[in-house]
Amino acid sequence: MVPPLAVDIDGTLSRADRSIDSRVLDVLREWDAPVVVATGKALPYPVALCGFIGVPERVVAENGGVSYDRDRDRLHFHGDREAAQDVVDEYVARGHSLGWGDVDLVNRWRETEVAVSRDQPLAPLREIAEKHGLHVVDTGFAYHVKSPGMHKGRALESLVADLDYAMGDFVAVGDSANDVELLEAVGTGYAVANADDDAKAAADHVVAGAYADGFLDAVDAALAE
Ligand SMILES: O=C(O)COP(=O)(O)O
Ligand SMILES: [Mg+2]
Repeated sequence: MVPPLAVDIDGTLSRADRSIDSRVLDVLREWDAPVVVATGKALPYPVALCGFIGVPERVVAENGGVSYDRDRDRLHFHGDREAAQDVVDEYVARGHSLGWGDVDLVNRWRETEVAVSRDQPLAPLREIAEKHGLHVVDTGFAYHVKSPGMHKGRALESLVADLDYAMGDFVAVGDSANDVELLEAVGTGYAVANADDDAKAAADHVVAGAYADGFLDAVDAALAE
């Protein structure tokens, strides 16, 4: 039986430069069970990716802040942007910047957290977030200011509640700290070879391949189980 699949985007379906490796598109399109795209990106990105791939729009966005299932007509929010905004407002007041330029499309459609460029200093961001009771997760592509209880694992649960599957039926593939709870929550978690130490520790298996090679290794292994 083909297991339902939850998959991260950046670092897992993408190359290091965030471009999607085209080999993954048909694998996802032909996957014979539900696919959930689970990402730190804002909602429009995974929704568009599902549309372009040709799979039902069933996504976790913003590191678990938002979940959406088009077939079930369900949109859930699991986080609070205002709390994260207070943190970055204080960060900017201290003379730092979010690092995305004046036209910030990274945060424009973001509803439950705020992302800061990794070329900005992390230590003061963490310090301010902690003071506000929030967390900063480093995805390897951005720093995300979010509430500690908001993660991809919890958001996947909100989608799975409407499917004829259990969390333990799912296979997940990811590469970074924002995938930890997802990798732990599913039946079998795979980390790609480029994954950070947190994701590798949370996964049941670390595959040999990096980036999309690793995703393809993981789905081969999942189908062989
Ligand atoms: O947007 C990010 O920072 C990371 O995105 P990802 O969860 O798809 O890897
Ligand atoms: Mg990733």
